[in-house]
Amino acid sequence: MIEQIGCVMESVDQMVRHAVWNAGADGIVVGISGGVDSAVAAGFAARAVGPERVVGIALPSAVTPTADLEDAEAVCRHLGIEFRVMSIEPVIDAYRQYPGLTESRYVLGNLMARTRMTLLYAVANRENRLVCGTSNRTEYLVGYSTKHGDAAADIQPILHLYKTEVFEVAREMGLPARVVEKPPSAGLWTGQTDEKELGATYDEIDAALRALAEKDWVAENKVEELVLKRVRASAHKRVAPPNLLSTR
Ligand SMILES: Nc1ncnc2c1ncn2[C@@H]1O[C@H](COP(=O)(O)OP(=O)(O)OC[C@H]2O[C@@H]([n+]3cccc(C(=O)O)c3)[C@H](O)[C@@H]2O)[C@@H](O)[C@H]1O
Ligand SMILES: Nc1ncnc2c1ncn2[C@@H]1O[C@H](COP(=O)(O)OP(=O)(O)OP(=O)(O)O)[C@@H](O)[C@H]1O
Ligand SMILES: [Mg+2]
Repeated sequence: MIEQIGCVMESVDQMVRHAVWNAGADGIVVGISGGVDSAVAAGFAARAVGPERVVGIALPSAVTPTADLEDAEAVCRHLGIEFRVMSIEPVIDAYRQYPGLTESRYVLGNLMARTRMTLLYAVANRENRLVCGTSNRTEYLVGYSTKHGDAAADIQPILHLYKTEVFEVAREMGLPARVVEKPPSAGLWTGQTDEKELGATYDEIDAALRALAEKDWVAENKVEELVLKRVRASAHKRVAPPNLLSTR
């Protein structure tokens, strides 16, 4: 796996460097949650353009555990990138002024993801940076992300990696043990975990995605059925919005 990962890193480096150079950007900004995806994505970004050109921003909400904030700082320290904190609470508070808008944790959670996106883009605008995405292949395929929220970015250094591979790369990078070992969570409400919400473990989901890709997306067991349902339902997140221009 080491050689294989080394090989992937080479091409990720080139892709990231090319994107930054092509955009005439001075650097990269990435939301650092204290989770493994943002840690690995930031690691690739730092490796590609140098840690001094990358800034990691923690964007805590009222439900963000203190431990996650500490882990976010530890990730930035480990990678040698600048660490900043920008609370999203003042913005979320403003949304609370709209009657009923923030009552559902589902709606509120997606608002949080989109609020983080707008702040990262504001920093990118101000400092001539590109926004680094943190989506992996698994969440991209099953649509486990907020459309125009955490899914929105200028570069996607880990989009080719299944979640189980992200963990392997995280260990290769020597990222803090707490970051690699914690259960993946979108952190949009207290107690949320990816595997609970998705209804299967990442080991099961990745095995199902690999199997489905090999047999032309025909499901043969319960997990494959569940995964295929999510892949189908989220197709709109992976294509341009329905329009007449692309059909003419
Ligand atoms: N067929 C279709 N064609 C075109 N557009 C369609 C559509 N169906 C829905 N839409 C649009 O998409 C919207 C629904 O998509 P979206 O707003 O994304 O919402 P949705 O996919 O329903 O929810 C997002 C999911 O991702 C999870 N998440 C979010 C953020 C971060 C993470 C993480 O892992 O960190 C996970 C979150 O917990 C939740 O399960 C609809 O309101 C509608 O506007
Ligand atoms: N509190 C936060 N501060 C900064 N960025 C955040 C925060 N919460 C979410 N994000 C951004 O949204 C992205 C999507 O969250 P997601 O949970 O999928 O990734 P992760 O937290 O890096 O890893 P994991 O999936 O293992 O929890 C994060 O990678 C990060 O860029
Ligand atoms: Mg997370």
